[in-house]
Order: sequence, then C-alpha cells, then structure tokens
Amino acid sequence: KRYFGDDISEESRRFRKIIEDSTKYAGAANAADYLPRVLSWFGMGYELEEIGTDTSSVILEWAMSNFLNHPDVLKKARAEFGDEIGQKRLVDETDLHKLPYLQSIISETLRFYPATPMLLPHLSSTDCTIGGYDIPRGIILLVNAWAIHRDPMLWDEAESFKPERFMNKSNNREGDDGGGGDGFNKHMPFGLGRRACPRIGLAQRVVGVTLGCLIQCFDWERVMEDEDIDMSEGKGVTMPKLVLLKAMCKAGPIMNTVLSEFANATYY
Ligand code: HEM
Repeated sequence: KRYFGDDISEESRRFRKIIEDSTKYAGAANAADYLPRVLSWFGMGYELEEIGTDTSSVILEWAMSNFLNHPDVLKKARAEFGDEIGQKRLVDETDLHKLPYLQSIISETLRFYPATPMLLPHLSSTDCTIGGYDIPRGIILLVNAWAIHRDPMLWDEAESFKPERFMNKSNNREGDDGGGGDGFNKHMPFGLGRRACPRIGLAQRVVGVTLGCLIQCFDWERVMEDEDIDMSEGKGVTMPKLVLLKAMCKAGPIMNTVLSEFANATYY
C-alpha cells in the first residue's frame, strides 16, 4: 500500500521507478546487450531476497487475476478450507499439504504465467549436447519455459486455465508436474536440475499461505463486473502484468478475529 497505493509520495514514486526500470531493462529484447550485463551483475553478488520477492509478488498478482476471471475456481478453493480452517483461524504453513486444490492453482498459474518466463541465462561450462544439438563451451543458453508451458503437443487445452490438471498426478499423465514418470519435465517454473531455484520450498510456502489468507479473509470482485481482467503480459525478466490488477474486496467474518488478536497482542 505504501509504495503502490494511490497516495504517490516522492519516495514511492522513486521506488516504483527503480522496480519498473530494473525489471524492464533486465528483460530487454536485445540479448547481446543485456546478457553480459546481467551475468556480471550476478557475478558481483546478488541478494536472494531481490530475486525472490519480485517473483513471489508477480505470481500472486497473476493468481488473483485468474480468480477474478474464474469465480468457480475461487469458490472451489474456498470450499477446500472446510470446517477445520474455514472462518475460524488463519491458514498457516502446516495446512498447505491439506490444500491440494490451492497448490494446483499455484502450479497452474506458474504454468500459464511463469514468473521467470526465460528462466535465468545459463552458460555451458563444457561442450555438451542438449536435445540433439551440439552446444560448445562458453555459450549462453536461454530456456523458453513460457513456450514449453503452452505447447499444445504437451498440454491438453494449453490455453485454458485449468488447475484440475495438477490434481491426481499419479493417474493423469497431463498432470505430470515434472516429477518424472514419462522421463520428460514439462513444468519448470523454478528451472530444473542443479541450478534450479534453491528456494522452491520457501516460495511455495510464502505464495501458498499468502494466497490462502487472501481467499480466506476477503470476498473478491472485479471492479467492472462484466469486464474480464486484462491478462496481457508486460515485459521484464520477471513477467509482470501489463495492466496492474485492481480489484474490490470485502472483509469476511474472520477479519474480526484477526484484528482483535492483533489488538490484544503484546509486542516487545
Ligand atoms: C514464485 C516464486 C519463485 C519463482 C517462480 C522462482 C523461479 C526461479 C527460476 C526460474 C530460477 C532460475 C532457474 C534456472 O535458470 O534454471 C530461479 C533462480 C533463483 N532463485 Fe528463485 N524463484 C522464486 C522464488 C525465490 C525466492 C523466494 C528466493 C530466495 C529467497 C529465490 C532465490 C533464487 C536464487 C538465488 C536463484 C539463482 C540460483 C542459481 O543461480 O543457482 N527464488 N528462481
């Protein structure tokens, strides 16, 4: 709210500009220009938090946008909380394994709108062969996860938002999320292998709990009831929405419990 709300202070304006410029220029289309810079930038040392916060917030925004365009998905996600969590207490990390539909929504959002669509640039340290192509040492390789995630040869109804495809992985080949089985990993929002995202677990917990709380605490509606949320993609190393999401929300009963707990808490 402080940096992206309507009240535009000088500090928030500068903060927005830095985020906007860094994602825009790091993902610029001219590879020859930007790759060496990105790599040397990483070589100088980079903060884990810088990589993690943007990807996590971007994916939350895409997930919320999908909810607003697919109210049936939102309804099903809310129903999954059941009586145990429901409106009684806030969802926490230990609940996530009991919420497979919520996790499928996150997997499907990461398939359709991968937060890092080209992963990060990789450099071949030795001569190697990838998919039948000879790759000499010292070549910069980009993996187009975005295209793999939308390939109609790999996914049924690749252009539809269908969290159900990630349910019942064991008896549904389509739902293979990269765990092997058929030997081909087609879902790779965190990359694969040795240089895959080292904080997958943290990211899944942060996104899962935050999304869970947003569903639990508020009723969500589109600002223009009859107009779909614009799902156009902006440019950047992490894939932002072209049009920032605006939505309406109404607090649910659980907010009374949450707020009174805060009011009664003692802080040291
Ligand atoms: C939804 C959230 C996230 C997504 C989708 C994501 C995705 C990715 C991807 C695609 C890569 C590159 C993998 C490759 O090129 O093969 C990566 C690398 C990395 N991620 Fe994440 N990430 C997320 C959250 C985080 C968080 C929360 C942190 C840290 C707190 C983090 C830290 C890193 C680091 C340090 C690397 C570089 C690893 C290396 O070069 O060996 N990420 N991430």
